[in-house]
Amino acid sequence: MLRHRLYITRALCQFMACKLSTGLFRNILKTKHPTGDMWYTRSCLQSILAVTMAPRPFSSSQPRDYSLPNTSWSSEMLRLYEHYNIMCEVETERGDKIKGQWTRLPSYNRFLKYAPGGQYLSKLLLAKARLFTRNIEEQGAGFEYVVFENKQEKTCVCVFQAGHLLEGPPGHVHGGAIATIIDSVTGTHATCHSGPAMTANLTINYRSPIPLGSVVLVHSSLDKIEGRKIFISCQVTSSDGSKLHTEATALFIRLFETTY
Ligand SMILES: CCCCCCCC(=O)SCCNC(=O)CCNC(=O)[C@H](O)C(C)(C)COP(=O)(O)OP(=O)(O)OC[C@H]1O[C@@H](n2cnc3c(N)ncnc32)[C@H](O)[C@@H]1OP(=O)(O)O
Repeated sequence: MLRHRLYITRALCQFMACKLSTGLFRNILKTKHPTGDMWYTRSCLQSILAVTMAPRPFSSSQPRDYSLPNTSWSSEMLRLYEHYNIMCEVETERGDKIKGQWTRLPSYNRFLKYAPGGQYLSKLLLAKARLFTRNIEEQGAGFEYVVFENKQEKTCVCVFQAGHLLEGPPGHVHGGAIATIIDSVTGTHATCHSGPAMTANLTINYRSPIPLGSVVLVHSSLDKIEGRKIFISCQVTSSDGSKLHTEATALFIRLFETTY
């Protein structure tokens, strides 16, 4: 009990130091936890979500970044990774390296653990919880992917290699796995652009099946923002762009008034 109190105090101190948003501390309402008799205030829940999902610097511990190449990546996956990664940094005439138009987004199996204050909160909140797309231990068996963001063009592109555990129709990727990667990429895009947001609507048209083990591109474009609503469209294409596999539109609702 004492240790838990210590975790909460340390986490809250770190969180306060992060100075996320003044709006977070408004709206103190009590919400009952659905699975037990633990009580949170709504502002506390919002704070936890903000810490979890906000795109900000990580703690000094070295988490495994799942968006970096591993031995399961095919040559096509590596080629596309390099294609976008090289555009994350450009060389000036003087030979200095500066940031390019694209940014590679790191990816962890539990975001909460590596956010400020999160290492303590993660011991209290469903400690075994892991991000759905990053919870298969065997490299190459599930979702292998990396997301790059182009802030200027308001787009993201994900290079995605579907492993053998994602089978739906024989030899092809399960529709739910395709929906998952679309939700993850567009959700990451919405969150990077506007701060913590949740999927309110996802509409998908499956145009042609994706062969298992193949590498595809998931393109996400921010169409418009209306108040807290973020509208995103998405296409999944073959790696050379010649074949359309899936089209989707997504609506995300920003959780806070403050933008990042
Ligand atoms: C790092 C990895 C990233 C992974 C990203 C993964 C993202 C996810 O999968 S999230 C999980 C799935 N989503 C959920 O569980 C969300 C469940 N729904 C909710 O919690 C709530 O309905 C939520 C937060 C979306 C919206 O609730 P709330 O904040 O009360 O907003 P609310 O006031 O109802 O609506 C705000 C506006 O959005 C509109 N809206 C809300 N939902 C919808 C909808 N489904 N369709 C159309 N419009 C909608 C409302 O009409 C309203 O519009 P206006 O401002 O014009 O009147």
